[in-house]
Amino acid sequence: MAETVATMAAEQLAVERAYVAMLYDRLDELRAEKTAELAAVRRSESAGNHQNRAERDAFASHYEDRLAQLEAVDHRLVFGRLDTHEGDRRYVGRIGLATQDHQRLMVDWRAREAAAFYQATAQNHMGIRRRRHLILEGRDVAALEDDVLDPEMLDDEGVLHGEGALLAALNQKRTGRMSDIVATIQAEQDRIIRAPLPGVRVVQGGPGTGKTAVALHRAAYLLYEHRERLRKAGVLIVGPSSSFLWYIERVLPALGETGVVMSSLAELFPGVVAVPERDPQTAQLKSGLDMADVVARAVRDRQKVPAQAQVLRVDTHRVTLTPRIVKRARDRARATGKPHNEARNTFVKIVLRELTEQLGEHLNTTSGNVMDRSYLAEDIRQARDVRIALNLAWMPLSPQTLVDQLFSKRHYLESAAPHLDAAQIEALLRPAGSPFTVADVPLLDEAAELLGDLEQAGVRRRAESEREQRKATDNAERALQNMHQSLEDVGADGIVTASQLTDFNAATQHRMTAAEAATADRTWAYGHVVVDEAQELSPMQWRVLMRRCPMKSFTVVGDIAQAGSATAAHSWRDALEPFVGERFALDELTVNYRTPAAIAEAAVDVARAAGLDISAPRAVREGEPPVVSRVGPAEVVGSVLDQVRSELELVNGGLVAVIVPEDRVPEIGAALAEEMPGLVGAGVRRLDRQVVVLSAWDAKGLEFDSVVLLEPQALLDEVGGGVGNLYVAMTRPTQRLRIVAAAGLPDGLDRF
Ligand SMILES: Nc1ncnc2c1ncn2[C@@H]1O[C@H](COP(=O)(O)OP(=O)(O)OP(=O)(O)O)[C@@H](O)[C@H]1O
Repeated sequence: MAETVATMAAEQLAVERAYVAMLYDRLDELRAEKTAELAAVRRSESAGNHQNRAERDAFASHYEDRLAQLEAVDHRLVFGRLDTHEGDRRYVGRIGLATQDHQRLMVDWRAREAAAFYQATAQNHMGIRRRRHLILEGRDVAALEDDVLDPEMLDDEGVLHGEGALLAALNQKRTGRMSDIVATIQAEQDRIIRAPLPGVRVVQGGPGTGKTAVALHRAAYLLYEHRERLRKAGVLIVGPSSSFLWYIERVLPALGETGVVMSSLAELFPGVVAVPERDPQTAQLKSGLDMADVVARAVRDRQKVPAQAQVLRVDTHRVTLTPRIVKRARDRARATGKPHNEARNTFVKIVLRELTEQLGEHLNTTSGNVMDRSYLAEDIRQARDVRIALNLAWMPLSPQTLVDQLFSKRHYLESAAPHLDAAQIEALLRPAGSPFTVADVPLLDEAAELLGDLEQAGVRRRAESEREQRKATDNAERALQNMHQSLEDVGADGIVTASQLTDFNAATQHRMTAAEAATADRTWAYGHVVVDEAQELSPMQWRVLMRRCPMKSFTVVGDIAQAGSATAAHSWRDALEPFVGERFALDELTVNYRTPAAIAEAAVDVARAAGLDISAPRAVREGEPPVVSRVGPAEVVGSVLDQVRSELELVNGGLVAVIVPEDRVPEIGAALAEEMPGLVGAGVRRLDRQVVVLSAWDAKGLEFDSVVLLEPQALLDEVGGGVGNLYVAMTRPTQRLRIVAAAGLPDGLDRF
């Protein structure tokens, strides 16, 4: 009988191998087709009239996208098969595939026909008899695993048994990059992934419950299901740091989706890459919605009525700018409701008109001449005194200048923030020209809203682009000579002017994808926004994100218990209520796929001992409890080194993270790098090194095979007694946790 099962298994494996080989053949065929089509379009690209070129451009970019998608889905192209009660057989994979004559070969995992692969159970079989997992190695099928959803089939000797596809996926060594979970999405995750597009959906879940994975697969699902709408408007994914974005950036391309915009909180304002806000008090002060009023007052303070009348020279004449004139112009300009820089046009127009009037009357009485108003207006406009007075009263401002001056000039800050006391003002003040911090980003955004376009900058940009255009036309003139030959080659008539060529080059060089255009444009309205580690966001940061998606279509994932910043929310309701009231759906994920139970339980104990009221997710794996080494202060570095060495051996090619208090990252990083040259990375984008040294904040959202954690008490103290950072650090390992402590141990850890 055992032999029969083995024979059946071998037969089944052979069947699947043949099918999978055929799918890969089809994939290769499609790639070859698209490559040829793209080459043909490129060959003909430089010829024809403007419209033809635009069409060819569109084709080229379509073929490029499709080719990129076909290239990206090679790894585990197919992973499932559904056998229906009707005898239908359906393969499920990363994309949909069909034969040349449109016979379906494989269903896209996001299609409705594939949903049963994730959702069918023995109780609710959804018309499915058997679900088969295909576990691939390269392009070959390594193993099969069947879930029988029809009790009658349980006796069927042809049913295969193998290691669970899920456990196989979970036991893979970490690579420093997140991979997709498309082959093993669980039912509670799938329900969230396929939830409708509109509205705000919050996914709360403990560490390792797959929130990030779910958020990314949901983005891919929404792009598939609402392609037309979301392709144009785009999807924005916001994460806590650029190292986190680097960690997740390969997931969507592997799901066949490119062109999603990713941004950390530090990069949300185009043109500014903000540094961390080190002081929790300063961060706190900048985080509340009252800051929107502070920025609004700061802008209004820059619309000033002088205390006294000013005499201004216009050639040999004098005009007087009275407070009354300025006030009237200011009120009228404000009444337009336009942003500061745009309303300035109204202000300037009114003041110039009043002064022109004055000058006209003055000349009329002194010389009896009635002057042409347009000449007078020009004289007034050109006068240096007038220009200075106008700027003093209503200066055109960039958001960067406004925020820089707000925090570097005491009188601006005191006037704009009358509710703050002297110590708070002191905490906010800093030298002019200081780098912008993450907490400044929402203030810059607020300022940009209230200031509007800086016209001067617009003028400068236009002048620059005209200069560029002239240069490009000169180049094009020279290039034309060479072009004629290639135009003939593609059968074009060769009548192309230099400026057409310039246009064409500009169009191809700057053929921005929606994603690129969106990244550069602060006012871009996204179709959907995904926010990861959302528990960290301050009210002002939420305000920016709400502005980025006026339709308020959000997927928000996070864990309130992991909050590590001074400005984090205490509940989802607190975080979202100011923007959407009660109108958000809350889902919960309850299974921990990452951290072994023994480690997860220790982390929960520590969190509870620190007063955090949390429910622990159920862990899928057992594992060993953490091991704590108490050492003297002088032995700390040596002990960390020893632990890292032994962990490296134990995880055998996997990744070890050394999570240390923030101020010790450089010291420990350097000590390890010296002992283990070439193996150690520190900070952003070094997550694929075998050993990574980082702070708990930077470890947020990441995972490693083993973690060596230094001074848990210091991590606890890092956020003013909050346990979030320590809880995060303890829940990063997929296998092992080692703790080194010279200082005391937090409650809950002393039993190890
Ligand atoms: N259905 C699944 N199949 C396979 N692996 C999964 C599944 N769900 C989650 N995982 C894995 O579990 C790990 C944790 O997932 P993820 O990082 O998304 O969790 P998280 O909830 O965002 O964690 P944290 O809050 O700690 O950042 C990842 O390695 C992920 O690939």
